[in-house]
Amino acid sequence: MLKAERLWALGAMSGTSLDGVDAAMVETDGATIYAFGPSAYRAYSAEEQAVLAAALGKWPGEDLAEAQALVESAHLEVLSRFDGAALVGFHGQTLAHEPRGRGTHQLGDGARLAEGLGLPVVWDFRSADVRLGGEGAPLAPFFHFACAKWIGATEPLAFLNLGGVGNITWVDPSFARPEEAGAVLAFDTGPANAPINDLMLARRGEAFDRDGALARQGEVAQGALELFLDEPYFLRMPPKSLDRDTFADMIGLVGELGDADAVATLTGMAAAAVLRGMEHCPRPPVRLLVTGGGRHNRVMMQMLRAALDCPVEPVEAVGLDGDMLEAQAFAYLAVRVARGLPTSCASTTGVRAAVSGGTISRVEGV
Ligand SMILES: Nc1ncnc2c1ncn2[C@@H]1O[C@H](COP(=O)(O)OP(=O)(O)OP(=O)(O)O)[C@@H](O)[C@H]1O
Ligand SMILES: CC(=O)N[C@H]1[C@@H]2OC[C@@H](O2)[C@@H](O)[C@@H]1O[C@H](C)C(=O)O
Repeated sequence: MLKAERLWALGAMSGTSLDGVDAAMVETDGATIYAFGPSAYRAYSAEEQAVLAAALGKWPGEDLAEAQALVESAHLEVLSRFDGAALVGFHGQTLAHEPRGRGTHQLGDGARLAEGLGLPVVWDFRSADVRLGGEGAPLAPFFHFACAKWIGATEPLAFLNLGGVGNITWVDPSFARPEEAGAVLAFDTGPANAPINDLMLARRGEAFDRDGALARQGEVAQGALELFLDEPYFLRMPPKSLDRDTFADMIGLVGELGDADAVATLTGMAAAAVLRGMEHCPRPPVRLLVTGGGRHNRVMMQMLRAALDCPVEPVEAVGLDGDMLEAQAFAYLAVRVARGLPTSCASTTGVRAAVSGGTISRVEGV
C-alpha cells in the first residue's frame, strides 16, 4: 500500500458512447485533489467503433480478440504520450453490465498495459463492488465529492454526467469523507447520448447530433415520452445502474417519427430521465454542474434549465474540464485503490459496505 503522499496518477476512460479514449493526469493523495495535469484524447475511427459495437454485450470467453487488441493498443498509444505518472488507472471498455446477473465486463487486460507502459496499473474497478452486492456503477461519485472540495463548495450541489448513459452525484461537501452516511447519493439517471447517436448513425450516417441542431428543429412527441417514463427503472430507488443498451427499445418508440422529431424526443427522454432522478436528491442542490459530451447539446441543456430552479452549468463554470472528468476520476480512484481507500459505498452503488475495488498489476522493478 502506498503511503499517504501526493503523487501524479494517469487515468484513462473509454466510455459507453464509443467515441474514443480520454486520458488525464491528477495530483492527489487519494483524498484531496492537489492539481490537474495534462490530458489527451485518442478517437476511435469509424471502423474501430464498428469493432467495439459488435463486441457490446459479450462476456469473457467469447470471441473478443480483435476488440481487446484494439482497446489495449489504443490505450497504450495515448498513455505513452505522458511522462511523470507514478501509476495508471485503466477503466477499460464496458461491454456488458448486469450487476444482478452475469456481473460487469470491462474489456482490456491491465497486466498487459502495465508491461507495455512499465508502470503499475490499477484496473477492474467494478467487479469487487458487484461481488459485494453493489451495482458496480457509477464510480465517479467519490471523485465528484473530491471535486466539490476542490472548488470550495459549502452547500449541497450535484454533478451530472451526460455520456452515453447519464449519471448524477449529489454531494454534501460539509462531510469530511464520501463514505460517511449522508455525504453523497449517486446513480445512473437513464440513457443520455447513446440512443441519439444510434439514431443519428442509422438514419443519417452521422455520429451524433452536434449541439442539438437537429433536435432544435423537431418537437418532442409527448406520447412516446410518457411511455418511456413508464419504465419501472424510474420508480426504483437509488442506487441503481444501467447497461448502455438497457433502453435500446426506446428507439422503437420514435420509429414512426421523422428525423428531427425523433431526435428531439430522444433528447427530451434523456432530459426527463435526469429530472426524474433529481427528485431523489436528499435536499435540492444549489447548482447542477454538467459534465460529459451532452453538456454541448444546447437543446438538452435548455430542457434541464427550463425545468429546474437551480443554475445548470457546464463544469467549466467552476474550472473543471468536462471532457476529461471521467479520465481524471479513474486517475484519482487508482490512487485510492493503491492506498486501500474505498471507491464506493452503500449510497453510490448499494454495496453492503464501503469497498476498495480494483486490481493492481505491477511490473518488476516498479
Ligand atoms: N457538440 C456536441 N453536441 C451534442 N452532443 C455532443 C457534442 N459533443 C459530444 N456530444 C455527445 O457526447 C458523446 C460523448 O460524450 P462522453 O465522451 O461524455 O461519453 P462517454 O464517456 O463515452 O460515455 P459514458 O459517460 O456513458 O461512459 C458523443 O457521443 C455525443 O453524443
Ligand atoms: C458499467 C459502466 O461502465 N457504466 C458507466 C456508464 O457510463 C455512465 C454511467 O454508465 C456510469 O454508471 C458508468 O461510468 C462512469 C464513469 C462511472 O462509473 O461513474
